[in-house]
Amino acid sequence: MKFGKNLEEFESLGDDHISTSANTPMRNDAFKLSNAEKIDIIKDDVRHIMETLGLDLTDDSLNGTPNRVAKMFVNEIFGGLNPDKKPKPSTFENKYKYGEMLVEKNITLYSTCEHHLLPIVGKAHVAYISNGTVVGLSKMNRIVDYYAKRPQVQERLTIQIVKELQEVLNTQDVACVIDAKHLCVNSRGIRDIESSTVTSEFGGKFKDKTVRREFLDYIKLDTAF
Ligand SMILES: Nc1nc2c(ncn2[C@@H]2O[C@H](COP(=O)(O)OP(=O)(O)OP(=O)(O)O)[C@@H](O)[C@H]2O)c(=O)[nH]1
Ligand SMILES: [Zn+2]
Repeated sequence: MKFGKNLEEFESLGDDHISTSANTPMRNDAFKLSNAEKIDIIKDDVRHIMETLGLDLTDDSLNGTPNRVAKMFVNEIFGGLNPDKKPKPSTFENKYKYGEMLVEKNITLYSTCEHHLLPIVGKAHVAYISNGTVVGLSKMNRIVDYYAKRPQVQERLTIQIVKELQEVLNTQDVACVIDAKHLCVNSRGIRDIESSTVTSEFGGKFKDKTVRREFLDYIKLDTAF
């Protein structure tokens, strides 16, 4: 059973089942197939690509590749397409009345460019100012990882991280900066290994120049790695 020949017949489905530009474009039938069924179909597709390239799949080094790639797509690098995988954030009351900015910096980020399906590798830096709720530190890393495990453009990834934390923390005062290398720029095409891409999203109080400056001073952005 195959889907996707005529995308127009499907409506776009976002994380909140509302289509907005910040949501990953997905079809309504995105989760009709089980993961096992998806792996089975993708396995055949990868085999087809390899055979078309003229590779001999009876070779014992290549034989397992279609299955390996299919499992990697569904369970690993695109696993964050499935809302069931969204991290359950532990939030706590800000009993200690910590009123300053909290920054989780240098969060390792691996994602996949949706234009070329090549890796994006870099760092995400996330900050918020508590409005009475605090979130477990590791949950910020997990939220970054969840949205990174999708075919992405860096702009959308940055916005999705901020929106999710705004929801979890019940405040607009959230910011994210991502500095990442896109292998589609570094290793093919223009092949510029030195360049990296910086994106940012500043919500609420982070729109204020001084608050934004404080955040940027903490993360001292100078390299993608
Ligand atoms: N804005 C944005 N562009 C991206 C991102 N990741 C990759 N791209 C760009 O997507 C564009 C796709 O352009 P195309 O001209 O269709 O692709 P292409 O012929 O492979 O282009 P070249 O990479 O220039 O060889 C490229 O310029 C990529 O650098 C991203 O996260 N954000
Ligand atoms: Zn790309």
